[in-house]
Amino acid sequence: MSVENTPSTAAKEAGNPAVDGSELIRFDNVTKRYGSNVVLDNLCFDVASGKHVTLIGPSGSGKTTILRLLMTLVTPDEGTIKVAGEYLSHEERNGKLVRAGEKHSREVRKKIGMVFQQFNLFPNMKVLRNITEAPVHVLGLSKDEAEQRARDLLELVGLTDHLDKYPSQLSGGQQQRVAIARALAMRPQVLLLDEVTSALDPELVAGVLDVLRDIAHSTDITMLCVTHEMNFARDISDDVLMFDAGRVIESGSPEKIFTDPEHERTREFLSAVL
Ligand SMILES: Nc1ncnc2c1ncn2[C@@H]1O[C@H](COP(=O)(O)OP(=O)(O)OP(=O)(O)O)[C@@H](O)[C@H]1O
Repeated sequence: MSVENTPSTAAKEAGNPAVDGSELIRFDNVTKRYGSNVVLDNLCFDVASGKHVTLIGPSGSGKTTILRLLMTLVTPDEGTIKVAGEYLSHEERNGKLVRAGEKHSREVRKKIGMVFQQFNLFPNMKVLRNITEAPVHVLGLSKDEAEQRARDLLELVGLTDHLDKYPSQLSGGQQQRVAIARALAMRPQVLLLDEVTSALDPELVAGVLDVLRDIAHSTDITMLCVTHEMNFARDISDDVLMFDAGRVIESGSPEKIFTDPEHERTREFLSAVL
């Protein structure tokens, strides 16, 4: 399925481009402010199911805020977000759209997995248990089922020999690969990646990116990725969204964005990071 860059109606109205298709994620006129700082400005975009979309742009342009909104770590001041057709921070009650209760948000959030810059593993649990904990306690899988799933994922991320270790006994790259397995163990429809190699020593970056490339190319999971690794973005992305000051100023295929950007701000940004 190809990504079309025809803006959705809402996106046209807001002046923001969109990724169109059978949408799994939809931002409709989302505004997020911290005090007087408008971090996301009437943002509209869609991500089609199965697509890999990378968010690029200068520091402070709002990329991480988008992922945090999807994890319901923060809520929009205006606008709505839908995941797989369901409102995230809102719910419909008696035909009206109201702020969602925690139960509703938690259910929708089960469709989403996130890998953070700082791994965030449970330090007091061995690798296997780090991965089985949520499937057992949140999804209700039996211990055996969860362990089988964890073993399969540890093979995928190349850590079969390390399942009995504590996070502190692993390198940063290995810890991040455990974090990737842990996110996938919940079988999310969407995987959010927030600068997942930024905290790693340079020699450990390639191993983590190779695992993610493999996942991108061998599964049908939808990915939304914030990264400063432009070669990685070029390899895995169906579509790249260039952010500036809380708006998508340009979107398109990686070939288009990286070799023939239209916007002056995109050219400036890429010349600084490439
Ligand atoms: N909790 C918060 N309180 C106040 N301001 C915040 C908070 N979180 C983020 N911001 C501000 O929101 C803006 C966007 O931040 P965000 O982290 O989304 O940017 P980013 O594009 O991901 O940047 P970077 O590439 O540096 O991670 C920044 O100006 C930031 O200072």
